[in-house]
Amino acid sequence: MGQFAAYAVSKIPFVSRLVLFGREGNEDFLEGIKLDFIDSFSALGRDVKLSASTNPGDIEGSDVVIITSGVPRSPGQDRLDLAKQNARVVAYYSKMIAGYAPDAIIMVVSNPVDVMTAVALECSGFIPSRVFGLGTHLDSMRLKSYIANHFSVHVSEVHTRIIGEHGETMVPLWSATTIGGIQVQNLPEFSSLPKDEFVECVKVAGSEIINKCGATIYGPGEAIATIVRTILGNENRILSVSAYIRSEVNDIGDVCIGVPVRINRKGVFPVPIRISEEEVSGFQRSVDRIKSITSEVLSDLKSENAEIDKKNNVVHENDLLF
Ligand SMILES: NC(=O)C1=CN([C@@H]2O[C@H](COP(=O)(O)OP(=O)(O)OC[C@H]3O[C@@H](n4cnc5c(N)ncnc54)[C@H](O)[C@@H]3O)[C@@H](O)[C@H]2O)C=CC1
Ligand SMILES: O=C([O-])CC(=O)C(=O)O
Repeated sequence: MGQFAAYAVSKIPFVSRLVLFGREGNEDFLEGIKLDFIDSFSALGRDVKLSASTNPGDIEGSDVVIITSGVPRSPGQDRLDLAKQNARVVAYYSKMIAGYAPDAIIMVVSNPVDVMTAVALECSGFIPSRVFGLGTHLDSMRLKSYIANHFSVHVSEVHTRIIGEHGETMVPLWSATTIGGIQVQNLPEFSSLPKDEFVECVKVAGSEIINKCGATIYGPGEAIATIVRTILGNENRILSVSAYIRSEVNDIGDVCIGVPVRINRKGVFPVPIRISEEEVSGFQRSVDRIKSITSEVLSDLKSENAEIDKKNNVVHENDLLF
């Protein structure tokens, strides 16, 4: 998925420099991807300064760094099952980014993305507006396509939003869903819209694709590129990503979770909202679930690092990666 995401990002007109960064041992693989990208740029008439690297120094000066490293889930696994394993990877790279690209904005994709966003925030030491995760943006895009298909309208006529966990407890905001600018509840067809079925389909969309072809690639890749374009183009679009909220959703907060944010070159800024009672109770459930796993993961990371420090008096790359 990281490979396709990089390709989708490389096609954004604002992108003039791109570093394909990977871990040591992958030099040939990265160089091969780079050469293939260059062939395609020639065909497209694109002029992007491209490098393939395993040297952290090469990310210096980056505006945006996207973390896609980590294990994906296997059929039958929940995204949350990956938390402990991927936390170490995301922690390591977040510290690396803070050291080499201290002015960057970090986008986390690795799952479970809400928990990994909190890990990146903690380990980079960046301010919350400069660390976010792909969150429920992809889920919102999935729901949008089901609704557009149901009403036989172009996807651009549908605006909708899912907030909360990128996972089982996600919350659709029907109150924020419009078709051609008309609130969906005001359409006569609303009562027959298979809402629960749609939300169930969004929840299982990732696992269905993984079961059938091994990985989700094009959906997340394009979703990532949309967000990068929004940042670099300073577009101030409002998209649903995983961000740290203090109390922006009905006074609920102190967690990284999918919420509507305004996105521009400075980063992501949660939009304070008030949602219905039913939506609040769903969102609270999502927040409770993410908060409890986040605090477990962060406390494990802290004690592991303290152990490593005690043993070696220094943190080695391999201790954190494997
Ligand atoms: N938030 C979202 O909507 C989505 C999240 N994901 C997540 O992104 C992650 C990557 O997924 P895929 O690209 O499908 O997996 P993949 O297996 O194709 O790629 C994972 C990459 O991470 C690297 N990696 C694995 N362990 C590492 C370690 N210990 N240290 C450094 N690098 C390591 C691998 O070398 C590989 O390049 C997974 O956690 C997956 O669940 C994937 C799709 C969508
Ligand atoms: O389902 C997965 O594991 C990958 C992912 O997050 C998605 O495509 O939504």
